[in-house]
Amino acid sequence: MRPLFSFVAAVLYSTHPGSPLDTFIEFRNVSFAYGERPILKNLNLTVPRGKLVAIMGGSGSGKTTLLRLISGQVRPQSGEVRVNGVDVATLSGRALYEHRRRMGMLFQFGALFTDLSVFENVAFPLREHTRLPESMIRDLVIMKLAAVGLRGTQDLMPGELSGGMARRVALARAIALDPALMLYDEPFTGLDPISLGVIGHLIKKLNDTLGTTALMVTHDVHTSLDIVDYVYFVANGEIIAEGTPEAVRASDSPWVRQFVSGQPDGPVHFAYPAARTLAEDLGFQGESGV
Ligand SMILES: Nc1ncnc2c1ncn2[C@@H]1O[C@H](COP(=O)(O)OP(=O)(O)OP(=O)(O)O)[C@@H](O)[C@H]1O
Repeated sequence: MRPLFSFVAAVLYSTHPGSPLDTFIEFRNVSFAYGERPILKNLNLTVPRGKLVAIMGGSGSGKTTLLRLISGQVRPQSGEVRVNGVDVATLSGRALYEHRRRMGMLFQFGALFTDLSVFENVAFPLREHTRLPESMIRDLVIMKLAAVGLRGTQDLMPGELSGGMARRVALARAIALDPALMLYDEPFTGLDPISLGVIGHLIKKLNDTLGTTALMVTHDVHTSLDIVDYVYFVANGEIIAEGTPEAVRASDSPWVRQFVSGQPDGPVHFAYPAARTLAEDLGFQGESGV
């Protein structure tokens, strides 16, 4: 008999061919606070199946928290986070484990295991989560490395790779189990422009060829606008703008304009909102300050 957890996982991630259900991730009126500190406020967001969607916003606006809600690391105080129709907060134990197993994650600091070869790094999730024979693990690792353009590097150690190559190996490892959902957190950080373009192109290609749904938190406006299907902008825990890359580029929203063109001041102020004026701080009583 099939164990209950694998049945749950199968239901959770079955692709419903031809189904009208085309929303893969849905945030419904989600509010979340760390302790007393509100981070997300009544937030609504959807990611259609098979699409690549970016979340952009200033530092500390709650973007990574969105990913943590999807993986079930934290739970909302109110509202629902649904993945393929299932409320993540209702999952626990084995079902939550299976939910996470079906996700690939590529994080900015998702470092490789430095004492394992490239081959063993990519094989790691296959060894952890499957009982595939060694010959099949070998073939899968070679195929995943080929998918990121790094076939032939399997015997190298992480210390022998450039930063861009290491990120590609991490990507090969993230897709080792053919995830239904990919979560990217700042996948472009610290890369030179060529490696950045390569990773961006790969993320898009993998999404298209594997039919994966993907959500990407990023500050890199230009690379992401070239590859994503849709963008949400988050500020102060709320979605303040959204649209296709074309709509974002053409937007006259001051907030979007400031973000897209990297202006230092605008709706997001350059200066911290100090309680006292500069003149007061410098002891010039009675003069107008800045
Ligand atoms: N475990 C935690 N406990 C308390 N506060 C936290 C915790 N994790 C994050 N925060 C705070 O919650 C806010 C949102 O964090 P989050 O990491 O989601 O932001 P972000 O938009 O991803 O930021 P960045 O772009 O700088 O990575 C931040 O102010 C952060 O300091």
